[in-house]
Parts: sequence; structure tokens; C-alpha cells
Amino acid sequence: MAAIMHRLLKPTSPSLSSSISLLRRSVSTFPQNAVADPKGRNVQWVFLGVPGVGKGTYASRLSSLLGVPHIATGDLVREELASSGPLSNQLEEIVNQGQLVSDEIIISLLSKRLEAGESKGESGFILDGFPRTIRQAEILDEVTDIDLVVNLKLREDVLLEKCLGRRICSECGKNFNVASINVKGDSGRPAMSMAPLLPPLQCASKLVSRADDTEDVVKERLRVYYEKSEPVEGFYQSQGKLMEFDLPGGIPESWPKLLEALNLDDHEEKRSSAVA
Ligand SMILES: Nc1ncnc2c1ncn2[C@@H]1O[C@H](COP(=O)(O)OP(=O)(O)O)[C@@H](O)[C@H]1O
Repeated sequence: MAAIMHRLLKPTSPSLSSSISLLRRSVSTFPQNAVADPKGRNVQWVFLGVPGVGKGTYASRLSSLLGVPHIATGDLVREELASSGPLSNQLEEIVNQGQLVSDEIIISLLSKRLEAGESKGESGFILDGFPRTIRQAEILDEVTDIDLVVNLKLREDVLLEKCLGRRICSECGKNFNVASINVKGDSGRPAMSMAPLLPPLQCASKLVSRADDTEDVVKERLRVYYEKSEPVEGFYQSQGKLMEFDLPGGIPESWPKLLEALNLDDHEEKRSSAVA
């Protein structure tokens, strides 16, 4: 009912309709061809969580483990910006102010990425940074079935520090983090430490920060998250698809626990022993 009301209040523009048709076409072979995980679940998964929580880190690790693409809409936006294409000036202003790009643009970037992947034989996906509004979640629901939504959570007082510590290698594009986080336990919350994620020697001199990872812009992105993206958690909760996951610390503590929560810990062990 709420969704119908929303659509009545916000009619879909012709350009959004055509972006949705593109998206529908690019997922038309899913989920029939979707990759199943070792537990037989289709992998059309979504990662939710505030900026800096680690969606990219964990989604990309799972993508390597399960053999499905990790598609981060933030990366698609940054690629479009770097390409100096027709949209780049418009996008730069929006992203550097911490605001959301329009649904039309995001859906058309996502469709193109899915289509390109499909032509290379990719199937299934782990989405990171999409959907970010209720409208985007409704559109995704119109075109395909999402199997699982992982909502990563981390105590708020470390998020800003984590965003400010993010670095990208300007050559290989890998993500690192120079922040060393040590917070004391207080009023029932345990202490938390997160070691920096440092680059290998060949990347060390090529690290850059994202233009939108300044203190003011991160604070605005957090505000936008609570206003526009947090309701998406409720959307999937009501569909019974949401798995909440409280990150207990850095990668060494969190990764095994996440695998356990996803029931994938035995798969990781088998794979590691096969490689060893
Ligand atoms: N689904 C989306 N809808 C609208 N804008 C988006 C979306 N995904 C990414 N963006 C734009 O790209 C920027 C960077 O996104 P991302 O890398 O996911 O950042 P974060 O670290 O905040 O999770 C966002 O602040 C926003 O401007």
C-alpha cells in the first residue's frame, strides 16, 4: 500500500522509465542463471550500511569467495567521473557535496555494468551502495528477486575516522585504510580496535583520498544516509530478507564471524585447504 501511494505521489518520469526498462533487460536472464552459493542460495545479494562501515571490503571478499561480481554503484559513479564523459561535471558537484545522484543516472550506470558483465558470462551479483533509497529498492524489486540483504553495522564514533583514513591506490584502484582505531569500552559497549589496512610497497607512494572523504562531506553523507537510506533497511526487514551483522572489529575478527553468520565458514575452510 505504502509503495503504491509512493508511486502515485511520485510519477515515474519518461527518462526514469527508460532506465528501468534497461535495468529489466540487463537482469532478464537472472535469477534463472544466477550463481548459487555452496548452500544452494541464489547470489543476488545486497550490502547495506553507512558510509565507511566496510561494505566494499566485505562484499569484495565474498565476491571472490563465491565467484560473483561485486558491483559498487559508488565505483561506477567514480568511473563515470574519471571518464570525463557528458555527465561528469554534473556528477562531480553532487558527489563532492555528499548528495545522491539521480535514480535515472544510477540505474542507467548499473544497467550498463550488468549488461557488460553478462556479455562476459557473469551471473548473479553482490550490490554495494544500491539501493540507497526506497524508490531504488522498489525499482530493483520490480525487475528481479533479491535473495539476501546484509546490513553491516559499526559503532558510529569510529565511522568518521574510518572514512577519513580511506586511501585508494591511484594506479591499481585497490582500497586501503591508514586509520588505526582504538576506542575504549563504555556503558556496556566493548572496546574496539581496528588495525590499519596498509598498502603493499608498490602502492604506498600512489595513495590518494577520495574528494568526498573530507570531514564536512562525510558528515553530510552520514546525514543523507539516515534520511534516505536507513528506511531501506525496514523495506527489506519487512520482506524477511534482512540479516543484521554487527562488526566486532577489523577484518581479522569480523571476516570469520561474517562467514559464520552466512553459514559459509566450512566453504572458506575447504577452499583455503584446496589452495594450500
Ligand atoms: N545508489 C546510489 N544512488 C545515488 N547516488 C549514489 C548511489 N551510489 C553511489 N552514489 C553516489 O556516489 C557517492 C559515493 O558512493 P559510495 O562509494 O557508495 O560511498 P559510501 O562510502 O558513502 O558508501 C555517493 O555519495 C553518491 O553521491
